[in-house]
Amino acid sequence: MDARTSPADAPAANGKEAIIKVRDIVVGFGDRIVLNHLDLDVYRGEILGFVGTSGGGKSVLTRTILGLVPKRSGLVEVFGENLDDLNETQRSAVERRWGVLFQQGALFSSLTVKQNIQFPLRENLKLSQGLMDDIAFAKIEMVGLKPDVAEKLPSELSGGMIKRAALARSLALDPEILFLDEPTSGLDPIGAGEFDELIRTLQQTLGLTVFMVTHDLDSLHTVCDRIAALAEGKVIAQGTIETMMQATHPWLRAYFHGARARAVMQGRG
Ligand SMILES: Nc1ncnc2c1ncn2[C@@H]1O[C@H](COP(=O)(O)OP(=O)(O)OP(=O)(O)O)[C@@H](O)[C@H]1O
Repeated sequence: MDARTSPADAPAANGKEAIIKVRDIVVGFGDRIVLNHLDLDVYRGEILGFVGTSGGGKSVLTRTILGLVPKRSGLVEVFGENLDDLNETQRSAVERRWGVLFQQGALFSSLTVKQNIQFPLRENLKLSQGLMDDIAFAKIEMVGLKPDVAEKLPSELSGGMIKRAALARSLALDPEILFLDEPTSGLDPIGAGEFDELIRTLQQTLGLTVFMVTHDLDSLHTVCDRIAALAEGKVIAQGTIETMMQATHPWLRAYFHGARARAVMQGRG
């Protein structure tokens, strides 16, 4: 590489467009360095599964990309924009192009599902109530919920329905990128499998790019195009599930070949 060219300027080696580029970021809290000169690309149109040691910094990386955690150094580029260079208006415009489904605190408990989905619409756009209702019902249908869920409060829904409603809200502004933090945690295996299927369908029909933090080996096998693994503050391996299965790092071997992994593989026949 030309010495004057930063890694972020270089085209991806595989010719794909990196919709998210993370370069050399350092993030820490007090004396503890969590992300230590980490690099990562997420390519347009893929579902990237992000795995790693417990407490290793998967959520911290997600929150750093979203600008919710400050970094000490390094670069985060999304849609070709260095997020540090943006003023407030430009930043809001970028934020409207991504949707986020956090593990906890997914929905406002005092608002109905419809009101929850309309919340980002109200915050960002000036639309008539009729149009907002149409959008809310379209999103409810998109995530496989029945229309009568619209008027329900989160407390009236099952765990799986809450996840779907939260997903509907994260899709409210028709994002290009979806960030999912452990989307299937707390769901039974059937519910988790159905949710994975939904993510795959949405990704294909809407052309989404999905960045998914997960511990779920089933999800990694069934929906992820590529996997990146975090340990010791860095991405230690990335590639297809087959690549990860062949990786030699002790944590990866334990994760992809341990008892849980064997059970998943057996279940897959
Ligand atoms: N705001 C914060 N202040 C101080 N420490 C933090 C903060 N946020 C995260 N950490 C620490 O950073 C480390 C990484 O946390 P993070 O939640 O990203 O891990 P994770 O990989 O998502 O873990 P898990 O798989 O268990 O959810 C942890 O040691 C956590 O305690």
